[in-house]
Amino acid sequence: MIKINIQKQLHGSNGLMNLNVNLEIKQGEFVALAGLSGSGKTTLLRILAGLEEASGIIKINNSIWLDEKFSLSPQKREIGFVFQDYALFPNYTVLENLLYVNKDIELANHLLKITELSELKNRLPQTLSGGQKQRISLCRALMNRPKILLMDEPLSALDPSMRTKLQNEILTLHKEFNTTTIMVSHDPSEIYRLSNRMVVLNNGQIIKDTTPKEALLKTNGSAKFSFEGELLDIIKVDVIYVAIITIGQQLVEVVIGNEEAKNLKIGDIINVSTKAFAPMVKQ
Ligand SMILES: Nc1ncnc2c1ncn2[C@@H]1O[C@H](COP(=O)(O)OP(=O)(O)OP(=O)(O)O)[C@@H](O)[C@H]1O
Repeated sequence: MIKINIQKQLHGSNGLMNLNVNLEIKQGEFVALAGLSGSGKTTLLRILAGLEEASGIIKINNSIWLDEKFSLSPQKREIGFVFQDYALFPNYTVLENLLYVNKDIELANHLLKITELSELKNRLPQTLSGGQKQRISLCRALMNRPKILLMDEPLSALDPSMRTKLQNEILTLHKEFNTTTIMVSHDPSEIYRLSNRMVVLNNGQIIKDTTPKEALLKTNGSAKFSFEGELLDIIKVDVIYVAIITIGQQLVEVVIGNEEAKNLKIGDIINVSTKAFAPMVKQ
């Protein structure tokens, strides 16, 4: 069990902001941390890793990492950290990057195998793709069998298909190692796929702490398709108007009426829904 009850005054974009987080996380949970830019997500991870000071308490099972008189050094906190920008050692090969953390060659080879990197283990990071580098970073974070795995938007720099591939690998690793994980993410499908709990920060405070299902699904079982997207364009085709809407990575064309065409503005966030009681679902 991880107990976090920390406070820190931050300089937010609208003046001072109190980061005030009180959370209990069970062993093996996968927590997605979401919230607007500047809400304090990265700072919270850095405080957990001991990279930033804060007041309050951090307790992992029976060991105290932070209290009013003491702060355990970052090196002694058993944490794996995966950053958005990989943070690999450029002069070390893939394998050396892993062994730097811990000399357990068996574990290193096992992790490289799960993430399909075995063939690349003698290469230097700069000769690899973004997805490959992020997999190394993930493997390296697990090399010391951390008590907590912290990931700060680890997949946001990758293209959609690489993201999906890495999400699957993260799931496989989580199943095998059962590492308590906190991952910052803005991507609803990623949060839904990976996490079992979603915590949303706003202005340094937790405003939502629930299951991804509860937080992300809006239809609540009614037989309706409902998508939110951004209006990119309205095209007139003969006598009808077609709205071009981007939903996730997809472009969707929807016929709209004259009134809607007049009232909608390019850039509006709009909801597209339809009653569909027997939709066709194909592979
Ligand atoms: N050590 C610090 N002292 C004071 N203020 C800080 C400190 N570190 C960060 N801040 C401020 O706290 C606010 C929260 O920053 P943080 O990086 O935690 O937000 P975030 O939720 O991770 O945002 P993003 O999604 O854009 O990465 C920002 O306004 C930032 O400038």
